[in-house]
Amino acid sequence: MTEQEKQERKAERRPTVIVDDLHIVYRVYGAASEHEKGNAASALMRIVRRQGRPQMTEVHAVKGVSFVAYHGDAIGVIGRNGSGKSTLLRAIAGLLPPHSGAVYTDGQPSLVGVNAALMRDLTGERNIVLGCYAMGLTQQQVKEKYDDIVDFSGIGKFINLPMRTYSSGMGARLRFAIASAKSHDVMLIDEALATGDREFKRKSQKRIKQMREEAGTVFLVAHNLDVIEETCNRVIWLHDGKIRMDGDPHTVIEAYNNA
Ligand SMILES: Nc1ncnc2c1ncn2[C@@H]1O[C@H](COP(=O)(O)OP(=O)(O)OP(=O)(O)O)[C@@H](O)[C@H]1O
Repeated sequence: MTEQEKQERKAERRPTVIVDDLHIVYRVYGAASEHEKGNAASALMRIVRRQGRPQMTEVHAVKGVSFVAYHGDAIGVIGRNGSGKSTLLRAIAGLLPPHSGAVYTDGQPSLVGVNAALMRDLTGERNIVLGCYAMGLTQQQVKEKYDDIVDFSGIGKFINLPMRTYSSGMGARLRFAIASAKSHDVMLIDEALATGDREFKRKSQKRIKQMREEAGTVFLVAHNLDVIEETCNRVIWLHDGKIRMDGDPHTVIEAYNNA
């Protein structure tokens, strides 16, 4: 291997995301935990002391997760409902503060979720323009990308109607089309492909591949394991907020299916 190849290989394996013993705890106000509710005696004591019912409970959603992601990785995150997948993605995107531990990212992470904020009362067209500006594209770049985004979203003439008239699948397609118009250092996709039809899935898988080739890192949460196996080169299986397995898609998905 020449020195140049060695350098290139090293650059390829440049870490983009380091998650170090990450814990995420949600605080839910207005709900007492089972432990705090206590028994009749403690309820009586609260009355005597004129204290109200305890008002806060904690949900420990991510419990000590650690891994390193590299340039060019497409990582599928799988696990049962409530295992912490969306929480982990939101923490990597910087939207949730760690309770303890840390997330380090090289570049700006972008989260594309089914709940991404587009304006329901604006047309698809206005949302494309605003969404592109929000990602930092210039007016000229928006002009250049516009037709491509409309075409990719497959929304057709609905592009001139307000987004509240769109089905959930159409909304998800538009979000993905806008978000993927720009190459991202770290792109986090939360079930964005789940509502698309087969044709859209095929197109978006191709786009994810392209993004990997542009040396970004893609995280994909999906319940459809076929999509994960076809799109990703690595899979992290979360169980009850912890990593149960981290490895090549075929092996991890097989173990998950047999669990
Ligand atoms: N905003 C919140 N406030 C309190 N608890 C939350 C909140 N969001 C998620 N949780 C809890 O955190 C845990 C992990 O939830 P999360 O949504 O990350 O799981 P998930 O694996 O993405 O689930 P799903 O496959 O159903 O989307 C669950 O116990 C959930 O109840």
